[in-house]
Amino acid sequence: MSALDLSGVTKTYLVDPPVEALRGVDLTVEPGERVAVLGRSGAGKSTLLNIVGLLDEPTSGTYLLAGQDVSASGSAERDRLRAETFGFVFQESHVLGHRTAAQNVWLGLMASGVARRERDVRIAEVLERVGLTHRADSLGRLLSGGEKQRLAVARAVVARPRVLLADEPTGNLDDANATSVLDLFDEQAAQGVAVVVITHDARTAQWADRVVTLVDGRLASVPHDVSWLDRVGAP
Ligand SMILES: Nc1ncnc2c1ncn2[C@@H]1O[C@H](COP(=O)(O)OP(=O)(O)OP(=O)(O)O)[C@@H](O)[C@H]1O
Repeated sequence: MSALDLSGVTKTYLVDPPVEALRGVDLTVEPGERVAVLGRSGAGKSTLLNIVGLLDEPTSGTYLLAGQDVSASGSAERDRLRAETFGFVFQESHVLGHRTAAQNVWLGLMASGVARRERDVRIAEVLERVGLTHRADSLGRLLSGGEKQRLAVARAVVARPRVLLADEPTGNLDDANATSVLDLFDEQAAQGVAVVVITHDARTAQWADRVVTLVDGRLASVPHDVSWLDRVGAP
């Protein structure tokens, strides 16, 4: 069963004049697949990520999440499915500076219903996996940019999501730190997590199993080489 299956998804923002941000998107992502979404500014990438992550609703179309039709789910059901299914990583890590690394990871478990005694074990495990065991008690604001982003990945995966959604996760990182974030995504994909990454970064596009590009709210698969990046207007 596919992790995600969007069919004919549209999104029109009802402003004046209305904005057709997505105009009939078909996208299927399998468990363990790594998909990069590219497209110029305003093409609809964030809109698509918000709809996939149940942060926003499509105007029309069908969305199957692990085979379940969520197109018309109510908000309580969407909240439950979002917490159960997705981990999110953003360009700005959104690490809380006045909380320790361990407390930041704990935030990723809050909505998951994991028993209290299992929490500490999970937090320790995931901090070790991202190489931050020695920083567990350090305040978020004292971490380096690369450490913060690894911590953001830890927080996103601690509840064992089935789908990892990332918006420019390597945008602020140097090569070495970007590579370690992509390595962490690889580990997740190897465990069957579907990974969908919005990126402008050629290296991240090359890392993906599949690259799709949004052009004016429509999705197209593109050849798996990045020489076309200039042609679609990526910076
Ligand atoms: N809440 C909103 N209300 C009205 N229009 C919106 C809203 N959010 C996005 N848009 C418009 O929808 C279109 C798609 O926006 P979106 O943020 O999805 O693009 P993007 O590809 O993520 O761009 P960027 O790379 O600049 O972040 C744009 O024209 C944008 O101005």
